[in-house]
Amino acid sequence: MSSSTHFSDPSSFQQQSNGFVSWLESNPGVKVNPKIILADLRSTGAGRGVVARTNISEGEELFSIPRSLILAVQNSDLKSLLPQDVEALGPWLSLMLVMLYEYLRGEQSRWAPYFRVLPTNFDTLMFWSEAELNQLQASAIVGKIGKQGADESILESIAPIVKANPALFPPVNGLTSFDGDAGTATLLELAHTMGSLIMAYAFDIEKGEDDDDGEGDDDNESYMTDDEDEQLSKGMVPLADLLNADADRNNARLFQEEEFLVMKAIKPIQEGEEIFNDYGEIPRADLLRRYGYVTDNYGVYDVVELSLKDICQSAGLSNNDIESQPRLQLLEENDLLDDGYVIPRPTANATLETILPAELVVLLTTLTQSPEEFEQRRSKNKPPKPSMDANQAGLLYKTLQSKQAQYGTSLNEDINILTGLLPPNAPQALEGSARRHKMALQVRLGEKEVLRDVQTMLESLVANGSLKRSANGDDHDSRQSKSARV
Ligand SMILES: C[S@@+](CC[C@H](N)C(=O)[O-])C[C@H]1O[C@@H](n2cnc3c(N)ncnc32)[C@H](O)[C@@H]1O
Repeated sequence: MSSSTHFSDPSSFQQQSNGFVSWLESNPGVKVNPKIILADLRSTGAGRGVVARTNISEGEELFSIPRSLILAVQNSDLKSLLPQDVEALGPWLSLMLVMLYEYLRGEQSRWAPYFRVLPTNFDTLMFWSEAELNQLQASAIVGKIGKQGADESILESIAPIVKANPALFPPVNGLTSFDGDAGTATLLELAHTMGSLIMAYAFDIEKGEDDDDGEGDDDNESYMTDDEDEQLSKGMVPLADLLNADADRNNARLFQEEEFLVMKAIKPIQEGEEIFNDYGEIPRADLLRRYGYVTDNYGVYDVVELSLKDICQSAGLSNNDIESQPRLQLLEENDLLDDGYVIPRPTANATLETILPAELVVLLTTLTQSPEEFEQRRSKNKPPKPSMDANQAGLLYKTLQSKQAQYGTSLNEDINILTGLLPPNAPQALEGSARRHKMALQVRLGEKEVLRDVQTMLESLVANGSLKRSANGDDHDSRQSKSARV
């Protein structure tokens, strides 16, 4: 959610919106349907958003942006002003460098009115203090922020270019250069601002081929750790990125055509309704990491992640070092070992078979085999057949309990804290640390609910007697309890 505090000059918010729309419409080729309006949604904590002024039909074009107007490497002069190949930096860093260049050009940049409507402060996890991150307790998301890696990439790839070209990247904040501690700190801060904008606003831009749709929402950990094989270039698409997102009310999509990117209604939209993009089925922890807000309707996508370390510990292994643990080695050699195992929130009809990842069941099976069974498998370099009998269920249950204990507070305690944060007449849009605290609570609560629900499923399986303790780990009578996901 974006509140006033996220924008550099909240007092001229409307003026900046108007300036942006005038600039946008003055660009040749831009078409904006008069049925939509760029709205001020700060009172609901959603910053700017696009709203329907009158009813809109399904399939109707909402706006169309020429590819040449996308803030992207291909459209900036920077690539011809530097000796090096900017694109070779990869999609994240090349766009970051271009955005730094265009931002530092100030009014001279073609995209100056666009920069004025983009936020300068973020609630994405990259910017949380240690105390704020502690509120996420044992959530695996804390290990996926990637701040240190991002700092290193910026210092290694962006800083040398910026420092070597002061005429293209003039220092700001009264600094005489981006050298020295103060200069480096300022550059890092600016680069993180651009990185955060890319993470929450940019689209993956397909090459000018017809017809493919494309929300720019590849889902990767941290920023700058994209799936490098995809290598789609990234771009900031004015107006398209001022749509907010909603898990249930998504009603528009960006279609990437040869010359234009076209936002179309994918459902009939009523007068006064907000127009929403879609971020896909992402857990609230990821929503917070990438976009800096959470809403309850993404709660259905919440997950809990169990680390290999925790599972090994619950199994009584002294460590999870592959070299010294033959059982892990066997899985590693068969490409079946992960650092973490994600369990989704069980839906009403879910079974353990449908929610437990296949690799997790193989790991549980491997760790609970008798030494003889394991030796047999190891001699053939074959992982065991995954099964989910009482031994594996017991190990999983123990791991879930130990994960729950790591959070520090119980589910019920969190429910009470959350209720206390929201006295009946309190404003919904909290600010600053209070807002972050509430979002962290929502995330960890969701994860604890997943833990509780999976434990309940395990308990009821045991209570139903459908889990049998098998001596050989290959109990053909307990078909019901076998994992079918392998
Ligand atoms: C693509 S931008 C959308 C435009 C943004 N509201 C603005 O004012 O610049 C994405 C950012 O908008 C906010 N956002 C998106 N969807 C939201 C929602 N449903 N509720 C509140 N904030 C939302 C988050 O801060 C997110 O990082």
